[in-house]
Amino acid sequence: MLDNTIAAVGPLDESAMTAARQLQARLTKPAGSLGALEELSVRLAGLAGSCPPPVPDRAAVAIFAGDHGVHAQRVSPWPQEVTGQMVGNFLAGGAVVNAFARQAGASVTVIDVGVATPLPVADDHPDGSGGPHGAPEPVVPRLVNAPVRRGTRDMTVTAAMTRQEALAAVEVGIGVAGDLADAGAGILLTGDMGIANTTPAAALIAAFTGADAAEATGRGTGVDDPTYQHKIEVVRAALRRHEPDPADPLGVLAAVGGLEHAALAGFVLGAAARRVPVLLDGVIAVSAALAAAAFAPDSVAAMVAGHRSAEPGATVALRQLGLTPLIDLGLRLGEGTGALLALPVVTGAVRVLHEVATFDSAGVAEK
Ligand SMILES: Cc1cc2ncn([C@H]3O[C@H](COP(=O)(O)O)[C@@H](O)[C@H]3O)c2cc1C
Ligand SMILES: O=C(O)c1cccnc1
Repeated sequence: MLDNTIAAVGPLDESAMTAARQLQARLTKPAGSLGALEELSVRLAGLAGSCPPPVPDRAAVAIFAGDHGVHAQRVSPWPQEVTGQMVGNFLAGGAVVNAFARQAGASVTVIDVGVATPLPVADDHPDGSGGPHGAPEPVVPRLVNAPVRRGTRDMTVTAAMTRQEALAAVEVGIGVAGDLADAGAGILLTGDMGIANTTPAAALIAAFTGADAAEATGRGTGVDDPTYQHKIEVVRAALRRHEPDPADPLGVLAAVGGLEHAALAGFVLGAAARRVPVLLDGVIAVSAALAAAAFAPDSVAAMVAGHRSAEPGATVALRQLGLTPLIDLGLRLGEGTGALLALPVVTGAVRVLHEVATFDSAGVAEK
């Protein structure tokens, strides 16, 4: 499945991109006045192979949840049970990601790829008639049970996963992207939940970019100075132990990744293979995107960076991917929140190609 998906990832369609550039030049606005949105619209035309490309409607956020053996090294101030408890919160519609998904009209799918504790999924799961405060729920949050193992192993002691486990997690992500695309999603958004998951994200970013552990590591949920220094040493120790080879992305994911990182890498590849744009959230998403790019360099063409996470590693990863984030609000939450906030920017970029009049059609004089 992974090999077939990688083989299906192809380059942008140059003729659709040329058509989009020519159309942009005829629209009733000064050339270039929509800044980054213009090049984004051209790229999405190239991805779809048509001009204009379809408006990216029926947005779907997929929140991959997993736990981390490296949590035992005290790299996060939060107890591991919070991962499963937040999955319960996502399904009840009470998390920040749910509020933003309702605002954006996006569906929410939560995928358990390896939560360590039993999920507190309520019997009175909402029926779609309303969110927690009477807000409309466009689609009831859905749970997909696909645990590969109940949390990774501690990467400072041994590989976080076997190659088989990492591959299984990647294939869960590919499958979710395919299912959402089959259900009509015009754009896929990445989400994550996993206490301690900024530590493997930092290790992945260091492994794929060659950045020093200190550059790739951030404070995550907000660790204090001594814990931050310790977290950098934990990332450094894991890299020293495994010496992951960036040319072997499955090996890197297995050694120092997480189940949700591996699944997100597959999700990005699955979107790219289906030529559906994938809107990346924060540091966990971009660390997984580096793995996707290592598997299939052309997959970067399908990626849109939703925002610049406050985590320093996100900027290191975005630079390597050659992606400029759409918004920069100092967010450091994850869940898919930054991607959801950026969604109207992406939709707007495409809507322009569908709806804006040309100088000819509107009878507006040119300069
Ligand atoms: C209540 C709560 C909700 C969250 N939603 C996302 N995260 C984010 O924080 C975690 C990563 O940070 P670290 O590596 O420092 O543990 C991940 O679960 C991520 O999704 C949350 C964290 C907490 C505590
Ligand atoms: O950028 C993110 O996605 C992020 C940052 C801090 C904690 N959790 C997630």
